[in-house]
Amino acid sequence: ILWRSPRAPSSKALGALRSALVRLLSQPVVVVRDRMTAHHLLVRGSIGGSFSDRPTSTVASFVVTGQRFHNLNSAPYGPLWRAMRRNITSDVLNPLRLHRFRPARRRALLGLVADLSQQRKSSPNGLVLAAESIRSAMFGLIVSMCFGDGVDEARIRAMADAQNDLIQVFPGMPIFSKHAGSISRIMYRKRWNKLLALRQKQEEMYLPLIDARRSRRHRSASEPPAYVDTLIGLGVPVPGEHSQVPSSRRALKDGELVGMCTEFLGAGSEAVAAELQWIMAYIVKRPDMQEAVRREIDAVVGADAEEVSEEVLGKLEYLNAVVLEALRLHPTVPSVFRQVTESDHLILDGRPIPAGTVVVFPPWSVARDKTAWADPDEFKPERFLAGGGGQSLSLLAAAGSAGEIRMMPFGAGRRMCPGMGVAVLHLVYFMANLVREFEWREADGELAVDLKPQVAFFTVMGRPLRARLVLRREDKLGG
Ligand code: HEM
Repeated sequence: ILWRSPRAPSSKALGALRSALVRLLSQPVVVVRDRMTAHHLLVRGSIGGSFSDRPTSTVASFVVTGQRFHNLNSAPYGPLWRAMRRNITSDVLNPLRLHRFRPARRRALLGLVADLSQQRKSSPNGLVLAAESIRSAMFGLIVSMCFGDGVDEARIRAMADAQNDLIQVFPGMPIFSKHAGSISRIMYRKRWNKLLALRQKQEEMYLPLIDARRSRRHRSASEPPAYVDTLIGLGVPVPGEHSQVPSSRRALKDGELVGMCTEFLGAGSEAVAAELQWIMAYIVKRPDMQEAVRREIDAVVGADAEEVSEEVLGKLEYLNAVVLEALRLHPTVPSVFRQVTESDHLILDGRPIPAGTVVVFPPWSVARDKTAWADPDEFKPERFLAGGGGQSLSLLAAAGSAGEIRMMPFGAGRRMCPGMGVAVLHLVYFMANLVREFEWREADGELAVDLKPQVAFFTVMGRPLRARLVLRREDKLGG
């Protein structure tokens, strides 16, 4: 489907001027719903290139700095992106090193269970607003991974609020893109000032934390490195004077560090928190499934064990299948984007697609393809068990490494989400322990679980998750 994205002006007085601006900003867009084409483009690339560029970013850090400071998401495919990507995947998100953050995960779990228990006790029928508790637990955990342990509660809350404010203003960001920079800043002065204020607030919160890490002399051997430590030590390539071939390396500037930490906190917490809510929503809606998950846990975890430890998570086949099925049916990132470059020479359905065209791949449409799944609209974890159709399908294989794409909640190809491993670990670990600690029952009427999605920056539950909880293990984690 090829069209130009229209955005109607919202005020009569500025209508004409806005329309001109919108025309200037609008780019041709192609939506690819066919999974074979998606595989071809995302994994194998286009005829002429790697097809790994994204459209010009509208993330705050990039926009506010006049497009000087990139993060991973905004960086064009090339040496800078490669250096940033290698840094994050070789250390802090390296699946073989994730065990170093085990104490942080455990602390986050204890905090979450205590919070839910407290809410349960203070409500007459055990009702909790799980959505908010899950979000703040996931945010606190990712802060530890980013800045190390010891960031105080009040600051974490302030950082979470600022992150939330940024997500709220995000939809209005495209008007400040490269082509319309200064004129849109005048026309939308209030919005621009709000953005500047938010960015300044973030700098005020993050820079002291970054400086504190920078000035530390020693790190004890048992302490995991924080993401920001790896960024402080990172040398990124400086493009050569006459070509893009790097001639030397430089350290990241403070503003770049702030932008990259913001990206890590946002990407690492919101999408995971939203997905965990979808998973727990099905746990509430389907008591049979909840019981099956619990039986499986009880079979491998002793009654006296304090928690479902990370060592046993791999044995919980049904529980893992529930997580995969939630990722398939409710991918929390609504769209994967690429932009055609001059060198891509992209041809679709026999037609050449001009450079600059934005290509959108909606993960939900690939995952509901009847040629990939039986009953694609049904929530059926069994499909991921032996003999169930998606049998022994790893997420990587499902996203194209096996020669086709069957689901792509984490995207696909070179720009695929580098946080997939840690995200799945967080989902499985928290879900297992929440099911073991509490019985999750549905609330009544307006407070019941509603599986209708709300598509915004992330695809979240339209009605935030609430449930009635019954404590299963008095005096244990949530006692
Ligand atoms: C359930 C949780 C998550 C989902 C559904 C998700 C989904 C995605 C998707 C769809 C993309 C775009 C991929 C593409 O263009 O092909 C992406 C990119 C990215 N994600 Fe995630 N993500 C999750 C968790 C995380 C976590 C935990 C982190 C880090 C701590 C993270 C960091 C990133 C980064 C840095 C990128 C940009 C990568 C690049 O451009 O090279 N994500 N994610």
